[in-house]
Amino acid sequence: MKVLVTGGAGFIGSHLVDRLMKLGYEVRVLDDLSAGTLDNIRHWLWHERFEFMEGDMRNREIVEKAVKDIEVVFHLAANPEVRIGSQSPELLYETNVLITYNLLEAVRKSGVKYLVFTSSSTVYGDADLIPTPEEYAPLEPISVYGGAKLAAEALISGYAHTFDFRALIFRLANIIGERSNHGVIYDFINKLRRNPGELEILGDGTQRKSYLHVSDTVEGILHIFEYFRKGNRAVDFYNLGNDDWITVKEIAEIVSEEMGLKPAFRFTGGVDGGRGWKGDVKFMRLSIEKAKKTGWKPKLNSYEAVRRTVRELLSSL
Ligand SMILES: O=c1ccn([C@@H]2O[C@H](COP(=O)(O)OP(=O)(O)O[C@H]3O[C@H](CO)[C@H](O)[C@H](O)[C@H]3O)[C@@H](O)[C@H]2O)c(=O)[nH]1
Repeated sequence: MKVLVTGGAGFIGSHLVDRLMKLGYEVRVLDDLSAGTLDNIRHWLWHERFEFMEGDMRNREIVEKAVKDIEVVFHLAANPEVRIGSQSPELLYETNVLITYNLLEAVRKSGVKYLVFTSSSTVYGDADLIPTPEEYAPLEPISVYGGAKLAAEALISGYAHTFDFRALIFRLANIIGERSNHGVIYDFINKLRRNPGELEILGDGTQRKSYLHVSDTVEGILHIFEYFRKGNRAVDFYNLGNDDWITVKEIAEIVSEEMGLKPAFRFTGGVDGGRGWKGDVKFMRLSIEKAKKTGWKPKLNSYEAVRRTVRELLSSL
């Protein structure tokens, strides 16, 4: 079976590629190398079952070429940054919504049977029900990023019901681990390397979220995909996260401890009641009961995933 992984040179994508290759699939990766790097997939480049296509999914022709002869598409290509600043709304729209539309147009004209999409917990916005289940409503994202993910989900659902393919949508908590090159742990390590005496923490440090290690994430995606294939739903949604959660201040403590440092913490105070930035969801923990009913469960809790990630990132420096 031939599968396409968009964003397969990226953080989560490359770990998914590792697993798919080990399972014996024929794997094609489409990546523009904007956030991902060839280093993440270098070990597969000359493998006979592996094919790399460098290309920007805003270009329809490239996407059409990429889905040729493909049975399953894992759509992970995305701009992962929630923080507006370096990312303009237009860029977020193009790299999350437009590329998904281009993919769907290519998929409906091809023989693709399954589309697996990595959406995000940010579609729930400031949910007043925690842990938040998949059926939580109304979905009211508070960031442009979350809005773009929700728009992509909606397009996928509409296309899958209209055209002849099935779609599986994952709403991911904060995914961390080796090869991640953005996010709170990565930022803290870099800030401490620049200044071991003081650590700037965005917001008030009480932001509390659920973190899932990338190894548990990839296992969840593939396990639930097999479960979904045996069923008959055209579209289904699964949260992937952890049963526990951890504050940004606790993450700062673990990073400092693992680096053997005792920095002074300087909180910026943040915006809108201690958020790191406008649109930062302050409290996020997803209900993972639906995923667990399929037989999957995380091996590492949020604290263990954070500690493991710090060690992995430090050893790769
Ligand atoms: O230098 C920093 C960086 C982050 N934070 C804080 O740490 C928390 C986590 O921030 P990250 O940047 O690690 O992650 P986000 O919650 O913004 O987003 C991540 O998780 C989301 C899903 O939950 C998305 O899918 C997204 O792509 C992914 O990056 C935030 O509350 C933020 O305010 C800091 O205090 N200092």
